[in-house]
Amino acid sequence: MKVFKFGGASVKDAAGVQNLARIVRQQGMKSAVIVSAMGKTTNALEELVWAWIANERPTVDAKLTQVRAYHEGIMAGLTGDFSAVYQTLAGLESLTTSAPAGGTDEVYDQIVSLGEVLSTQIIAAHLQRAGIPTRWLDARQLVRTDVTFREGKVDWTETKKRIIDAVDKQQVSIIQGFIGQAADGRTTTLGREGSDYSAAIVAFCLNAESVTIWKDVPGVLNADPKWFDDTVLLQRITYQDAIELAYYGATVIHPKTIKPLQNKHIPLYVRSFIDTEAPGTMIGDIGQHLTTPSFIFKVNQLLISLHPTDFSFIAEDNLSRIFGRFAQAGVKINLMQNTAISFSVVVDNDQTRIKSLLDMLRQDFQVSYNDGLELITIRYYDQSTIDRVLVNKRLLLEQKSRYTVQLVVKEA
Ligand SMILES: Nc1ncnc2c1ncn2[C@@H]1O[C@H](COP(=O)(O)OP(=O)(O)O)[C@@H](O)[C@H]1O
Ligand SMILES: N[C@@H](CC(=O)OP(=O)(O)O)C(=O)O
Repeated sequence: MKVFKFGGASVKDAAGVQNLARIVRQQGMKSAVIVSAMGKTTNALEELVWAWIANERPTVDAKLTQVRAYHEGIMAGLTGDFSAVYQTLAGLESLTTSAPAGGTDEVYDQIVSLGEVLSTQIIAAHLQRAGIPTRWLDARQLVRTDVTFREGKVDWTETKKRIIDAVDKQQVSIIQGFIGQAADGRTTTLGREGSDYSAAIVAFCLNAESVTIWKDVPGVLNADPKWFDDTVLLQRITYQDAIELAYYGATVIHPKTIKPLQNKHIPLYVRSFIDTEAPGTMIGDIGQHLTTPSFIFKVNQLLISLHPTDFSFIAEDNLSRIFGRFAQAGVKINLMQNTAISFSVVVDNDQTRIKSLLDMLRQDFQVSYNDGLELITIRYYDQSTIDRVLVNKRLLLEQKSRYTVQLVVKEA
């Protein structure tokens, strides 16, 4: 059985949904199809959550109207029985008339997960009307996680049992990416951009023959084409190179996607949903690592420097305290470096998490920070590639290993 994953960009309008139907009809009539929220719906729902928590009623109403109008606009260009979609929209509107219940992250998952529910309800209805035998499955009944809201950890045993029971291999299963459910019935999400990971979870559980993620790019390139003009398609990539590129921030694949696939030797194809004849990129058990230098840019980075207030060394006890605080705040470290009594980390400057992190760190450390930075990673670098990216940049921090260099820079 094949697993397909369609992201928000691929189903941002009615034409995108029709294109999905065309691809499924041509290449995946017996596939599990994992779909993300349409277009930028997740961002809109995030804004709705923050406004709801802050009791900013006009913004909540504006976001509800925006989400409804956007999905109604897409349905207007399609055919199908969309009654389930209207029920979900009504449920969202009625939920937000009362005050939010639960912690911020729990409330977030309750609302933001609905983007994927809406998209899959529209797509399943459209495929059914188009004569494609389709079952809509609820990922909340399939993907069992712990209660780490916004970053659910998968219970693989339970998830595998549920997925095997639910998926009918003779037809198309439409399943939401990104979302799951804890044992107590509360909805969780797997982390932003987590639908690629959902596809890998389903593939792992079903021992799928392959996973294909359909993208708005020809495949995995040696840099994000939004940043670089002369990119090169990477036709074949080892699991190891793929996991390293994704880990450093090549957003074309979610970093958690690779491990479940590598563990079962399931190939991952990254292909264009625009040019569906093109082969794209194959990630799998291939002998040869990459030779082309690859560039990864992360913007809006924050460099945090910590100095123990008691002048103690940055050794095991301080390190474990620091990592504990980062884990508690849910902030991932993109790069770290230490000297005897200083520890520097580079993180995404996520406004919703950084303030509480800095408050916690200030209890034991003198904290300083520098914002508005870029983190540039080059895998398989040489000096000319470093020189190329440092034009008009001031270098604040550099870290080199045999294959990878990371540069923290500020616009000069
Ligand atoms: N190395 C890379 N190769 C190809 N695309 C990349 C790379 N790094 C970043 N990207 C970006 O990833 C985007 C596709 O991912 P994303 O927008 O998250 O898709 P989706 O919504 O389908 O999951 C591309 O439009 C491209 O800008
Ligand atoms: N909708 C979620 C999950 C996801 O993976 O989306 P996409 O496939 O469009 O990146 C998000 O935006 O985070």
